[in-house]
Amino acid sequence: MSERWTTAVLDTAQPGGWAVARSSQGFLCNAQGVLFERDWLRQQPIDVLTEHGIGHFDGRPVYLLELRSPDAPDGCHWQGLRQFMLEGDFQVYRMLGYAAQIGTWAREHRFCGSCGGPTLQVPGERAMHCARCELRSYPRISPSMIVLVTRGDEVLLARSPRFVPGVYSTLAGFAEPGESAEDCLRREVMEEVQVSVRNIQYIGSQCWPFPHSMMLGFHAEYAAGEIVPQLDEIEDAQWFRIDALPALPAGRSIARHLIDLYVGRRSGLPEPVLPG
Ligand SMILES: NC(=O)C1=CN([C@@H]2O[C@H](COP(=O)(O)OP(=O)(O)OC[C@H]3O[C@@H](n4cnc5c(N)ncnc54)[C@H](O)[C@@H]3O)[C@@H](O)[C@H]2O)C=CC1
Ligand SMILES: [Mg+2]
Ligand SMILES: [Zn+2]
Repeated sequence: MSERWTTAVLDTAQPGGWAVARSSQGFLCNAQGVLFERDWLRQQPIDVLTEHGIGHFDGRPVYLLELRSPDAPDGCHWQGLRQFMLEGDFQVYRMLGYAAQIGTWAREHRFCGSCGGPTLQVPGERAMHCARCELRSYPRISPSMIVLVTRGDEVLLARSPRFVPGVYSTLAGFAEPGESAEDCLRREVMEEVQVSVRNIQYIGSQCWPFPHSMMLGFHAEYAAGEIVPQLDEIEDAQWFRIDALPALPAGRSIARHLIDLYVGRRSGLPEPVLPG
């Protein structure tokens, strides 16, 4: 099956194609959706900070217009990336997730981090270049570890104060310089709940464009320790039996996949497939 969405570095000097527009309020939408005729959109009263050619949707070029202000043309409104993750066409979400990461990176790399000079797009490559000191800056990706800790028919789930009320999820955290994914996993589990784990098994990965995480997903078995939730970070953490689970994260998240996969395996149900 051919992919509906593929990334590419396109020349913004070329006319035509589709455009998606992003502001601090999310992506511009109208009744037809999120893809606009680019030549039309560029004539609207919108304030473009930067433009990048990002790929092809159904074979047609797509450009990102990263806007300075969230003034929307008549008949248009804004929709946040999370809403696209939660519902609707997954290929559209993939495209917008990529657009969001490129937009965030382009916005944050208009000036060189080394010498402070202005940067320009490198033709044919996803990079910003400083003519003054030759530094190249590439899109930022933050490796993050996520793990379902299990103990027979029980799973360890926790709540951050930032979660929707009632929802419990797997433990997660950003990798630090100098650690492997497994080191990070052991450190995060120890920091967040003071439990040690064994038999770490890699399950799969997922791009998580909020704003630029690459989630590395694992299962791990409980080894030792009583749950002690980390102050401020973890509001509550508990062992839940797989037949008495709380409200869980969104269906398309790797957190949910790790839980559904374990429950499926323990219960002899068909194994779910990680959306990706
Ligand atoms: N797709 C999924 O199913 C899930 C994704 N996530 C994502 O995993 C990532 C990590 O999870 P958290 O528990 O929030 O991380 P965490 O446990 O490391 O704590 C977050 C803290 O890390 C620091 N931080 C922020 N950005 C960082 C970076 N790029 N590198 C190093 N430290 C940074 C900040 O102090 C922040 O308050 C987040 O992006 C989160 O959205 C988390 C759970 C589920
Ligand atoms: Mg965490
Ligand atoms: Zn420079």
